[in-house]
Amino acid sequence: MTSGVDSSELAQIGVTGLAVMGSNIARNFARNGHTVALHNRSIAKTDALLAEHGSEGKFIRTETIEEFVAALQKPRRVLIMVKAGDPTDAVIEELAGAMEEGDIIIDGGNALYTDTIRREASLKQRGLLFVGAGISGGEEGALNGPSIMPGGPVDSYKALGPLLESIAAQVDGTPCCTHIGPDGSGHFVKMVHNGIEYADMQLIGEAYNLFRDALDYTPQQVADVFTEWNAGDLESYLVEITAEVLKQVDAKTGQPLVDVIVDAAEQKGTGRWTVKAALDLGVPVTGIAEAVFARALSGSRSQRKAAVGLASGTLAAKPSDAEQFTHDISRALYASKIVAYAQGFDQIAAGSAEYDWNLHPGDLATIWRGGCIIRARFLNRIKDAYDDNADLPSLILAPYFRDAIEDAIDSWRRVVITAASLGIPVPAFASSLAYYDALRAERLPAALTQGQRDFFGAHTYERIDSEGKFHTLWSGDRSEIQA
Ligand SMILES: NC(=O)C1=CN([C@@H]2O[C@H](COP(=O)(O)OP(=O)(O)OC[C@H]3O[C@@H](n4cnc5c(N)ncnc54)[C@H](OP(=O)(O)O)[C@@H]3O)[C@@H](O)[C@H]2O)C=CC1
Ligand SMILES: O=C(CO)[C@H](O)[C@H](O)COP(=O)(O)O
Repeated sequence: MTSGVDSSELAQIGVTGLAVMGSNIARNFARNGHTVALHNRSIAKTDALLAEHGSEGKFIRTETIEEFVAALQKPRRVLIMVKAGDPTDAVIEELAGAMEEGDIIIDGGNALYTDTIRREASLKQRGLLFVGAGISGGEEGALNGPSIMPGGPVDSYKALGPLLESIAAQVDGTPCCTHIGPDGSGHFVKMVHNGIEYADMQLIGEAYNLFRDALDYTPQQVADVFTEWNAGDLESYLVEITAEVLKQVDAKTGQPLVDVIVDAAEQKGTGRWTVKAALDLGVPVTGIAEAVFARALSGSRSQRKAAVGLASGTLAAKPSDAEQFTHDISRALYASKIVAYAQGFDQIAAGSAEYDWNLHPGDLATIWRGGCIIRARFLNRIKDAYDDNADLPSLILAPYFRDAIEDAIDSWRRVVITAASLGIPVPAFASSLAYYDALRAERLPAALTQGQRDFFGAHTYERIDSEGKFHTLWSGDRSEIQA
């Protein structure tokens, strides 16, 4: 036991895994009046937390899993915040061996939702409740109020909801935490959240690239633009921190920090999972996919080095009206962002249908308004759109977003055209515009694709004027038969 510990009191919650996320969430629980049992594989992290923050609330220090479990009120509630994958399975196994029927294990890490489905089913057989909870907000959110996306059995939420809601971010008096749905739904939703996060970051990166290469702005100038944008309809956590990153000066060289960071983006995997799941569900999440591939391309460092100097073709002159182009970029960013969210919500609807989760998109927009990395002013608009029509065929069709894109469309096209004519890569801006144009097209070239498939594989096609499937006898007399 360490300072701040009341040994006579059992803990309402235990947190195991006290790295960046777990330690800050444990402090958040303690600051909100809950007694927290602490556990980490290596004791050094537990002791560091207690040494630095032990006075912030009531903590119980434990070393072994048995001690940890014994320090908890019943039904026991344990939040796991360790690395996703095998480490999470190992910790669950150890905990399950020490816990009793009716106890609750919450996995707050970025788990793959299919792993969560498997874990929930297996723990249910052992009488334990398992909750896969997506948690977003990074270090700051974990400490001051994250957005929490708990899935799992409804009964578990009865025992957990008040506890989780007490540490979540609050927007207009509403906690950014709600029961998402059964088994893997919480982690599925968090995965798509991260996919949208990837798309948003890529779009912001493309905007920065345009300022740098088309307008020759310094990082400080771009930071000033982002600061201004953050006071308008683009207001969001990612726009806000972009200005902070761009303003930062490197102490070692005196240069802007962004200019000395290696331009190879890493990824832990949630964006890739989003795209893989979208492929399986048949949902076009083109903005998210471009973002994942853009990170992969940036990381192909030897290939990129070898390709420097390849022909660019004749490049156009740079934009002469910086103010107009800045406005155009802001509208392209806004419109592309609407596409990214629309695609993410489509994926959530498809996942919900596939797994029978009965997810409510308006609830998700509500709990993403605060605490999380993708929090943004326009999530209020998304919430309103789903409040007005819970069965929107696409977010893009909600009146507010339809009008916003109509207002942005010319700027959006100018940005993509200018980027292409200057040889500046804008994969997410361009593919979002292409998605929008494809969605609104009366006819797509898919008719030709169907004809080709029928030609080489007798795969059949449907006709616009008759029911049923048809096949043309391509290698015969080319008459049509009903398949
Ligand atoms: N960092 C972030 O911004 C966010 C992270 N997440 C997710 O939250 C979880 C925690 O993230 P973060 O705080 O960054 O920490 P890390 O993902 O870096 O994980 C470190 C923690 O995992 C523990 N650990 C690793 N392997 C094992 C094992 N085999 N058995 C037991 N414990 C193990 C470590 O213990 P030890 O100290 O002994 O090594 C340490 O406590 C992850 O799933 C992450 O994806 C979610 C949202 C945001
Ligand atoms: O979940 C998160 C935020 O919501 C984590 O920060 C996540 O690790 C970010 O993903 P990546 O490392 O792939 O950029």
